Amino acid sequence: MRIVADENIPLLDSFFGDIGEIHPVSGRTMSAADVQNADIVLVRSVTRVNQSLLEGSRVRFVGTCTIGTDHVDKQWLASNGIAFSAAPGCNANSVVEYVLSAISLHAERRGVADWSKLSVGIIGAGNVGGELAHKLERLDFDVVCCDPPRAEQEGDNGQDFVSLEEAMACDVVTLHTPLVREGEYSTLHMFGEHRLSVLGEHQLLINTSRGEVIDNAALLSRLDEPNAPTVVLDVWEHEPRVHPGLLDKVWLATPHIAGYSLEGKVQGSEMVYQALSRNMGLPVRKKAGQFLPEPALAKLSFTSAAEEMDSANIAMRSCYDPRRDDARMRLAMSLPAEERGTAFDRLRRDYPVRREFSSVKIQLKGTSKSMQDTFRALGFKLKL
Ligand SMILES: NC(=O)c1ccc[n+]([C@@H]2O[C@H](COP(=O)([O-])OP(=O)(O)OC[C@H]3O[C@@H](n4cnc5c(N)ncnc54)[C@H](O)[C@@H]3O)[C@@H](O)[C@H]2O)c1
Ligand SMILES: O=C(O)[C@H](O)[C@H](O)COP(=O)(O)O
Repeated sequence: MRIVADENIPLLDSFFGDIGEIHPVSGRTMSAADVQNADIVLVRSVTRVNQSLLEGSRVRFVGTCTIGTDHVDKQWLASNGIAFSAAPGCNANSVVEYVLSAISLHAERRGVADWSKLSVGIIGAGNVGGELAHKLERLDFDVVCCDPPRAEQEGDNGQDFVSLEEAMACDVVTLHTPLVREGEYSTLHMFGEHRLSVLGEHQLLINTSRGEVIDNAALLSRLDEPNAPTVVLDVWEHEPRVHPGLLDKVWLATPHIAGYSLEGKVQGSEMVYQALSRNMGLPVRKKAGQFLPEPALAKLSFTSAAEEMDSANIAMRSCYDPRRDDARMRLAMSLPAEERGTAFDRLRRDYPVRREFSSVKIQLKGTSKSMQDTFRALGFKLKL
């Protein structure tokens, strides 16, 4: 069995080594010649998987170790009898932690003492948006979700969804839709000139979905106007190229790493390993947990003198501080224009190990019940 795989898929040998002979290649440049004699192709989001890549090959299974599938022509795969699997939800919690960290930094920067006073509008309430809503509600935020496909499917039996306009009136507007290029629920340039003009100075717009959900040229113009919103971008139209000038105008800029916790990446490999094993009638023996190393930061301790929000901020930022990714991104993007695309990919390839909040035990001595609830809601493990 010949497996051609993006070299950036973590634990390729550990998960797939028993199934076939692995040929790692660059995901960004994976070509028809690379996969010509492959039986299995494993990718992440940077490889376009379509007729031009696969026609004439003997590939029978394609797996993407990612949540997003907009890089895959699923219809063509299905009509050519090629099995396909993605990794839904694999890095959802990582994205949620990115968004929570960004909101906490924004609150601090704006002098909002209690971050839960900020209302949050979630656009797209699937694995990421749904988990974000759940955590924010536990943290006492006012949260609304806009998800027309779910609203239509679930009708009166589902949760309460709001209109896009209502979600866009919140203090924080955060995008969690897939990139859908056509149809009733298309999200391509969902945030164009008109919708961007509605967002005001006091608002925070976060995009961790796909770059193309926001018209980047329209965003650049909007950010040149007075009363522009504050913007956090993890994803960019035309990655790995970043719109010149846009980087300077957004508050936090990161190189598509919101889902890059170690747990998220390893779970992506695990889910595709499980799907491939089932597809081939093989037993599923390996688990992501067995490959996760001890975290560098295992424990934090707070006493009764600790303030609730300060402690939560310290804990969150000890695990993950998006400002570090922002600083690395700005440094890399200060290279000459022709080197920036490679630099963007290098930041992602060499991404430092980032562990999720659940990898840290929080010891609380003599602290309030409300403080314990906050840490639990954020996903930390408590040691009382
Ligand atoms: N930046 C990152 O590192 C990163 C990581 C993971 C996922 N993502 C992106 O985030 C997207 C969402 O992830 P997910 O796991 O929540 O996916 P999901 O499929 O579980 O949920 C997406 C939700 O969006 C809704 N939706 C679709 N069209 C919509 C529209 N026009 N308006 C509002 N809602 C709409 C769907 O009904 C669904 O409930 C992925 O498709 C991927 O592109 C990015
Ligand atoms: O869709 C996803 O899962 C994420 O966008 C994922 O983190 C993308 O990472 P990549 O495949 O580009 O390494």
